[in-house]
Amino acid sequence: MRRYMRRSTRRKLRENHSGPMAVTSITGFFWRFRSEFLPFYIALFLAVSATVAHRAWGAGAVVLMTLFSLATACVVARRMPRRIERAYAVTVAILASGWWSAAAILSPGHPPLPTLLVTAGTVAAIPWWAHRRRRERVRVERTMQAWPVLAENAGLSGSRVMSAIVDAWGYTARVALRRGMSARSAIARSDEIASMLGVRPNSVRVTADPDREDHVIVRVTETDPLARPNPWPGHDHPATITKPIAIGVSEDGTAVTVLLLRRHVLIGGVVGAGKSGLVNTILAGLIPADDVTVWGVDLKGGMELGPWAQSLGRLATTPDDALTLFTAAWEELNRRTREQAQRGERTWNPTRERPALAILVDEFAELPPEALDIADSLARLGRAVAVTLIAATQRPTQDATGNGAIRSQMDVRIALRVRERADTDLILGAGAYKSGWRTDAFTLPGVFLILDPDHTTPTPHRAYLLDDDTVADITSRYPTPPALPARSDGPHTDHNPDPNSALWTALTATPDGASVPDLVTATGRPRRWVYYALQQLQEAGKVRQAAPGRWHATPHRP
Ligand SMILES: Nc1ncnc2c1ncn2[C@@H]1O[C@H](COP(=O)(O)OP(=O)(O)OP(=O)(O)O)[C@@H](O)[C@H]1O
Repeated sequence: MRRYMRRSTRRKLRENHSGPMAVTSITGFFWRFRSEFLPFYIALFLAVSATVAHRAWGAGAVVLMTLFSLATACVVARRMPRRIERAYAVTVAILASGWWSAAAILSPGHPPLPTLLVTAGTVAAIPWWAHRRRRERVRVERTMQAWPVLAENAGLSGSRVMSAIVDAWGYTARVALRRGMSARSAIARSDEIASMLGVRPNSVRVTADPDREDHVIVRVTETDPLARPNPWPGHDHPATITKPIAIGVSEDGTAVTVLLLRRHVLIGGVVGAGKSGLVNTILAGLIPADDVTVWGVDLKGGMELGPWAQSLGRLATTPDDALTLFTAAWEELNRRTREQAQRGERTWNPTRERPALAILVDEFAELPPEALDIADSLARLGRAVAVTLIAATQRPTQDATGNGAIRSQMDVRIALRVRERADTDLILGAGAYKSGWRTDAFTLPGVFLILDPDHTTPTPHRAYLLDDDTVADITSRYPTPPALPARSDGPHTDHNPDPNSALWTALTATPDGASVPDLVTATGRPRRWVYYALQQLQEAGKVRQAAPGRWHATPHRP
């Protein structure tokens, strides 16, 4: 491709220049390879300017000029992004200005100045020639220059590159299309563009320019930044559902986050695309938060969510259990709605005492129809009372999502690898594929596109990967207490290892009740655990607040 580009550029030069052919070609050659020849140009400039200064200036003017040039070079070097680049620029500036001042005072031909210029110049030029990003930038520049010629072969004749930015993983170009050509038709030609640029398959992404219909953004990824799995980095402090949680990394290495409060999530992808991995990542973000209770439905018999059981408020692993869970969720939603009405509030703001409820369903399509009906109602009415539905499925067909009614309620759409193009539209919405949201060419598990109010461009991300030890660590640190104490009135012992018994003993020990810090000490569990246990016991009518901040067991337990 490069040879072809060179030929076409030369042809263009011949067409565009009317001067003598030889002069034009030579000038073109030195201009074309200006980046490679830069060290020679600088050496030539130093020699010529030192000759002029030697003849015209006194020593004082030379020293002043040297100091001024050195200071300017240092200011420019400070802007360079990497430390090593800054050090290189300053070293070259010191060498060049030192040589120049000596040459301007003594004369450039004074031995050993010519030898010094050649040897020091060559040594200093080696890092420049070898610099990977410089070479990359030059290569991209040449590709962009050749674009108008190459584009004809990709059916984009008349298009031209407005700007290009090179980064560590590839480059992004803004391309102006010929008048009358739509962004959509250029997006449909991304495979032809990849062929025209001679890059590997699926490494070109074309998206619409949000500002102009006749412009597109072409992203070429030469080194895949998502190729390596990314371990889960740990949760934010303090974890909360009211803020976006990190679920993976983006192409540019930054974390991709998603807000789950008052939103429902649809995750779709073929077998092995990484749905369960993504569900795990979401769980890892939610479980440590004390303002959300998480329920799980895993119709693979608990294979995926089983390891989280200790931290889930409820876990259903059979269709019957799932129906019971959804029925309980529906009752909870109605209870919340009544409570909201009594309080005269429009939205439920999650706190430790009044947590949000997130229901995660792995293999949503396997839910029994009755549960799907309830899920539909939860999706429609859940937002105001902070009930979030997170559904993962292999193919969100009309049937699998309750005739598509639930799907239309999903605010966050996450598409992993799909088998057919139409599946991308099923997950992300009609027309997504044609607008450049394509996941059928993804090959790595965990790579996804996300579409929600905060993510509106089809940038690939890769979900964090959690290993079993991390899951075990999270669940042991953030266990959810069972609804009722295991031994409601067990005898008090100083060495009682059961936190439920310890909690109950502390609640019944004195008529004044116990404070939350007392209960934390008695159980050895975090505040979140204690609050959650108190909430469950209160709902079961087993405890009441004896005074503000003090809790006591109700006199007559059932
Ligand atoms: N984010 C990720 N990074 C790296 N590897 C991953 C990631 N997510 C999943 N994988 C790997 O891909 C494999 C399949 O992942 P996972 O079980 O999550 O897929 P799935 O879509 O849930 O499949 P199924 O539909 O069979 O449940 C796993 O063995 C896992 O090691």
